[in-house]
Amino acid sequence: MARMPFIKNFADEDPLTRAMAPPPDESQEERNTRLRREADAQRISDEIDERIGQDRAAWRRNKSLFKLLLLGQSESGKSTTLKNFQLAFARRAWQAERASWRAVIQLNLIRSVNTVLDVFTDELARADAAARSPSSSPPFRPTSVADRPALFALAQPLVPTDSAGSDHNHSSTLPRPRTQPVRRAHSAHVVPAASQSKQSPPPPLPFASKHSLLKLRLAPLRRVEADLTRRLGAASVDEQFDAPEAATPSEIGSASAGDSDDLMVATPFDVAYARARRAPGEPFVRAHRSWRDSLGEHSRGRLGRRRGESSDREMDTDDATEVIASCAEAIAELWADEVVQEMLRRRKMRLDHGPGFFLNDVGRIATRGYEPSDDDVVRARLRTLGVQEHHLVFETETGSDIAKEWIIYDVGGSRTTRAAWLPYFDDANAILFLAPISCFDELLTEDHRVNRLEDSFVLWKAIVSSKLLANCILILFLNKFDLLERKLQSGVQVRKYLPSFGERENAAPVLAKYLHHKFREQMKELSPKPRQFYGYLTSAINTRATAATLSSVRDGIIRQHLEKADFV
Ligand SMILES: Nc1nc2c(ncn2[C@@H]2O[C@H](COP(=O)(O)OP(=O)(O)OP(=O)(O)O)[C@@H](O)[C@H]2O)c(=O)[nH]1
Ligand SMILES: [Mg+2]
Repeated sequence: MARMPFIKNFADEDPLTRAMAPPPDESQEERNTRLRREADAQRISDEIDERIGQDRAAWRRNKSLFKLLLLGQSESGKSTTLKNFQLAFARRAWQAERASWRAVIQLNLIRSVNTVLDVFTDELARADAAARSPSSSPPFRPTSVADRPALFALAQPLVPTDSAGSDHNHSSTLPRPRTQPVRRAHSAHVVPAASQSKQSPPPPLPFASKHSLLKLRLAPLRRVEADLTRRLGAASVDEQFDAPEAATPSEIGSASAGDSDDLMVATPFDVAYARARRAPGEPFVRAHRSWRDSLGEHSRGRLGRRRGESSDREMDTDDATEVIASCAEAIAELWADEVVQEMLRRRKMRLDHGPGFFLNDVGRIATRGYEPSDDDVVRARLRTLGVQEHHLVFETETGSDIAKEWIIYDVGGSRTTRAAWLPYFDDANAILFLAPISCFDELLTEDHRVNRLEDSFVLWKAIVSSKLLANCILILFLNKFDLLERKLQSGVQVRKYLPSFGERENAAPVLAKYLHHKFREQMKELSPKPRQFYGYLTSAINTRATAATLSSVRDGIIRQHLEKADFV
């Protein structure tokens, strides 16, 4: 092996050079290895530099991109509006994502089936007990039903006060002022049988053996529900009031876990509130893992497991589809059954008014080759955890630079996740606020003491009065107009829940106009600077109408943004 000559020069005096110099007796082979190692190290270092450069460029680009924040309480329709944005302006990206919604829609469908089965089981138990001891029918205890995620919690009507029927004392307040006694919510979407009527009880429901058989045929869906829930993660489980989920630090920014009571305020993103609670230097987490990550991780976990390793093996997506498809007929029979429908009517359960309702589409969805349609994805329900950042690259040319790419932030709207909103206020250019107007008679899922309309209104007031958002363009969507129409047509009286509505006609357009006026007045009164009011009446599941609204919203935003830029 030839030895390289070792040449000593004055650089040998420098300790750094000495430390980095090759060994004096380095062989040719050792030299080659060293040079290869150094080249590898250089390549890695260059890659890191390039990545840092790209990150910096992305950060600079993001900083100059237009940022839209979707705000509003949980189930107000923020994610649905985001889907409408993607559907209207970024169809290719939308189509690429559509298939991943299949598991969510399947879970939504199965939840409805299992909810019906829970009520059914409860009814059978009651009928059994009544048959054994006809004189003392047991009190209604919908334990298993109450444990299920709520579709919506119903508020008790307000007891009319002296001012009921007159609007005079309620010019700026919407539902119940906070000082009024707390109204009890009924569990989930169920009205206790005992409270439904003071008249003689209706005849018992004529259940037959075919109903018990149906229950048996549908039993495998329990496991599918548990498995899909596990696979989709926390986003697929609604918060419960009775056992509020302790928010984790990654979900709610700086707030610590276990402080859920403290977080049960409408506006924990308030600057003063956040400052008081936030330890110096403690960072907010700016984004939460998406449910798609857990879906991917889960399948990786499954693939990593050895075949037959556990008898309690989790189902894969195809197993779940197979079970659902094999239950399709039984699901359709259950939903079409007259007795079951009467049972739901007696319990005042309006499953079809709740989110993620797919029982009318069983024939299409409970099949082996099911592919979600655009409408299915828009109607699917999965709650947002934390704050999700979405890049919307407009596929249609609009002629304006700011309308090429936007960042849209979709936030979790429940009270326990609102603390995470604040860091996004700094550089938001526009806020689209969603207020569902069909929910004047409902209570928050996460806090059954609070009327949903009241919560929306309190949130709106905090947003419009925020100094941090004083330069932000504000747009209001009075959403779920379709549900409002259906609700009022079914006979629900607005003034029972909203005395300030007075003797106005009990019609959806009248209530919409009334609320539009209230929201606008609050903005005029509370905005730190005068700003224009943009209020729209929307039904976000109507994609065609929403696309038209979003086009005009986008044009309005661009115009206002450019005007502001000119002004500055
Ligand atoms: N009928 C009807 N349903 C709607 C409308 N807007 C949204 N929904 C449904 O309501 C459910 C909840 O909507 P989301 O968009 O998930 O609500 P969100 O505001 O993102 O809720 P969080 O993520 O919990 O904050 C979904 O199943 C939607 O399909 C509407 O205008 N009409
Ligand atoms: Mg959402």
